[in-house]
Amino acid sequence: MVDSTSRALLPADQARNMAFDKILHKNSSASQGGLRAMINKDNEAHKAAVVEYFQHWDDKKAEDETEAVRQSRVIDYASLTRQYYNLATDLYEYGWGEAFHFCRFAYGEAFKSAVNRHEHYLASSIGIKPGMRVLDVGCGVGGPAREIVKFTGCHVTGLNINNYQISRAKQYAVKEGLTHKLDFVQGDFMNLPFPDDSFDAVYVIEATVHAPSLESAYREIFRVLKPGGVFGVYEWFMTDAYNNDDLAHRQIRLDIEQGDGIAQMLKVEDGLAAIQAAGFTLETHYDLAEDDSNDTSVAPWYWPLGTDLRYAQSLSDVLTVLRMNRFGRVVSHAFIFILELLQIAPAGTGKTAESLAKAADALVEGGKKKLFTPMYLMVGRKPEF
Ligand SMILES: CC(C)=CCC[C@@H](C)[C@H]1CC[C@H]2C3=C(CC[C@]12C)[C@@]1(C)CC[C@H](O)C[C@@H]1CC3
Repeated sequence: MVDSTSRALLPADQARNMAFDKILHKNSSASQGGLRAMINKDNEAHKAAVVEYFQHWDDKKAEDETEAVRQSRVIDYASLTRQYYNLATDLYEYGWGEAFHFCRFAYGEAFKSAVNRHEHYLASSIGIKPGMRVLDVGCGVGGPAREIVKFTGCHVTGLNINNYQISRAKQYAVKEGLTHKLDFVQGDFMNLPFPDDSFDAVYVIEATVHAPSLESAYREIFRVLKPGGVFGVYEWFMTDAYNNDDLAHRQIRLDIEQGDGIAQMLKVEDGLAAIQAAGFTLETHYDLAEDDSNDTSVAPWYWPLGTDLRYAQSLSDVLTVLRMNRFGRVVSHAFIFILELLQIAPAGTGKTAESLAKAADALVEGGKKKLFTPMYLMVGRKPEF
């Protein structure tokens, strides 16, 4: 269910979007790695995606922000999210890997291990067991779903609004011989294409922040979950320390929203109200970012995007993080602008990279000031009766 003002995807939209996405991405969903995929696009379709996405943001500053501007993004959440991932997916894969989420870092822990541990933590928090049927809402290119299947022995269905991410997720599943344990379905989480009571467990990793109404998104999850089933989510929120009347705070929120395809980011209290209003019995909730935030021997969640290389654990970590952090971004984004100038990368790739970089700075700033968290854990159960 979507509130009546939001423009949800209708079957006719789905067919039109599918046709557009096929033209835009050509055969790049089969390309190895983000960089190769990035240079294999249709230029005109890419330009159209850039216009459609950035119309919501160009020239919008924190001081001019009105409720009407925010509402227009909420109404258009489906197109905004789909086009954002049409533009950002290859950059994500190039810079971050196949699991599109943040994580905590334990002392001495390498990037990849920390990413996987974050996924395992959610899987065990919601009690996923071998043979269970589990739904991953907003599955990206399926990195977490593949890991959770290997970790628990369950079956995961991944759902995503973006056709391109679904194609890539399907190809990775084939490559890793996991097709008997994984399904990937294109769809809108505001209108889940599954019957009531279909899944033993549902998880969301940093995805429902794109929803026009968190309560309605959680209600859909409640509907498809079996009675007694458990739902776990790592949610993006502004914290209690965030003050919307403070322009500097507001600019941080706006930069995160623009660079991460988010129509409106909410506060923790809104999320807690939403999950309970959707019908869940809230079993646990806390901010994982707060857990280690006073331990200076442990790297903060945002470190790979910042300037601090001392947390890298190996040469491989240094090379990985150099694609993400502030220094690496300057070099790789200059390279991307050159590729665009030479018409190797499609028009608007540089603009997208710039917008991601702006968001990365705001995420670091928001993390340092504790105004924002990308890992507020909520676990809720659907009552038996
Ligand atoms: C958007 C949501 C809800 C979740 C995605 C979280 C993260 C995986 C992304 C948030 C900011 C992204 C950036 C990159 C990768 C993916 C994120 C960390 C880059 C490092 C990709 C390579 C570019 O050159 C710079 C990007 C900065 C932001």
